[in-house]
Amino acid sequence: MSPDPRAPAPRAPGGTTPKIRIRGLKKAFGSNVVLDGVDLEIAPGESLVVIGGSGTGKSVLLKCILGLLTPEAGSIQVDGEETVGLSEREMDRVRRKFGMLFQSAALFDSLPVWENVAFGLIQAKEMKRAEARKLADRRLADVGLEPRVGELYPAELSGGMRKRVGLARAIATSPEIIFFDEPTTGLDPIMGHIIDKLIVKLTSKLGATGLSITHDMASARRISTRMAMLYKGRIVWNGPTAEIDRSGNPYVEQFIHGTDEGPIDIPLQDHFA
Ligand SMILES: Nc1ncnc2c1ncn2[C@@H]1O[C@H](COP(=O)(O)OP(=O)(O)OP(=O)(O)O)[C@@H](O)[C@H]1O
Repeated sequence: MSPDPRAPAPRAPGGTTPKIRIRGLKKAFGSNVVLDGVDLEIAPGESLVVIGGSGTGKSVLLKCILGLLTPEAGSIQVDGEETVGLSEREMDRVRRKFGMLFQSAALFDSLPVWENVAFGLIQAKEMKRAEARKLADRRLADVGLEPRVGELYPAELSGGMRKRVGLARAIATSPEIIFFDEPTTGLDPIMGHIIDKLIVKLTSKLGATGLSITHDMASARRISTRMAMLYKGRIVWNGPTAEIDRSGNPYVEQFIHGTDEGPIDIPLQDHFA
């Protein structure tokens, strides 16, 4: 008999419940089957990066975990609690455990930087504005920005500063789990490196669990303790970052070397030979 995907999370050898546990996750849009039975587990304090080519479903996976998309089948547990099928209100409670750095930093252009950082504190935690301002300034300092930057508007910031502000906002509520969506996209290699270092430092300072999606391998190596590769709707390899170069998995090898020769199907329109 196959195991019930909705069964309570098994205890890992150390006795800890996985922070996130995904079993048999399926998501399709019409005939486009994007996730076709994803199994994945993230232990507390771990930093997992999901790698995979464009359009393999990394963002869809993240959106399913955040409860922004409803899967057709499968289970997603957060701290052992099943979240598939929760009401919007119950899901809001679970979402309070999450912080998120979006690809575009997704700042509110009409709000000054400090209010962007303090948004979750004022809205979700109902913190008084003066107190939230002080905390926002501390978070800005954490990401290397002076308090005066708090008075600026997002349009006045460079791409690197926007990412820092996005990171300050992602950690403002001291979340237990932080999602990083393509954290280095659009940054020069040096700024990308700086953001990666901040991600590692701040996630560890909070004792948070990290889940990132990226196709930037240099960044993935820097920020992860473990990597999982998504291909054709499934996790085809999952292991410690230190072992990625000797995975012995042909999909991983092709992906990390960035060659067009190997088992990975490349959509026809991407070939212009
Ligand atoms: N809301 C949606 N409606 C219909 N199709 C969608 C929707 N969201 C995603 N898709 C499809 O799901 C597939 C996976 O998309 P997704 O954005 O998750 O890929 P990705 O791995 O994050 O890619 P990239 O690295 O390029 O951002 C694509 O074929 C996309 O067209």
